[in-house]
Amino acid sequence: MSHVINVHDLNFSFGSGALTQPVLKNVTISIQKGEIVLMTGPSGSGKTTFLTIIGGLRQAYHGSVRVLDQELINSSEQVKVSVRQQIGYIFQQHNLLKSLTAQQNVSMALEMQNSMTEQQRLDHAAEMLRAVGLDARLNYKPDQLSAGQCQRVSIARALVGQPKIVLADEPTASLDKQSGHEAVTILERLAKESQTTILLVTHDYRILDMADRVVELEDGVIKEK
Ligand SMILES: Nc1ncnc2c1ncn2[C@@H]1O[C@H](COP(=O)(O)OP(=O)(O)OP(=O)(O)O)[C@@H](O)[C@H]1O
Repeated sequence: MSHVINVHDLNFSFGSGALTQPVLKNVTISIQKGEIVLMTGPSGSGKTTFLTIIGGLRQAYHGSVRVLDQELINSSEQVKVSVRQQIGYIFQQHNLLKSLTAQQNVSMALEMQNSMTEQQRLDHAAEMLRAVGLDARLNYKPDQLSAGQCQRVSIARALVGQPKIVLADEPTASLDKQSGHEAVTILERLAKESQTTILLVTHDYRILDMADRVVELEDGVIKEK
């Protein structure tokens, strides 16, 4: 069985000394290639902190966090960068650049790929926007798109580089029920087609049916549901 995420006894605290605040306590979880895992849990239970550690965006010191066969605990910046390049991120707010079109926002995610010409990047972006149902909106800027469409652009941006893992932090939080459901259904379909692993944090009980597995983080402790 191939696990793309393997976390063992991860402990993480903010602050130090008397102000130490433990946030993650002996968290152990393995996620397989192609699996879609939804993480729920009360506000402040450590979900975002967990995602940022998995994404190589925050240093943790205790335990083991293996992502795509690389150990992230006490790892070099170089290791973290190589892991980050294989991960797509989707945030609660879409974080698109206002001055760029949908197509330019998506193609920007390919800028690190030196082997591609500008035109190839734009072509890939257009293809990905077609896959999320926005082929008629390539030249629209975020202000001219609905919240649901913006989130679909950010799904396209997260997937265009063919990441092995997508980390999503409350991607439906700013959307109404229908567009939230549409966005995650598209994400699920594309992820399944390409065997991309998804770890998605949500408070949104309406999308739990898309998961292969639901886990709950409560008070820094993980429980399988
Ligand atoms: N940079 C920081 N410095 C100190 N404490 C922090 C920091 N970031 C988060 N915390 C604290 O760590 C705990 C976990 O925060 P985290 O954002 O991971 O929770 P969450 O489960 O994602 O919450 P929410 O669902 O509200 O987004 C909270 O008590 C929070 O106040």
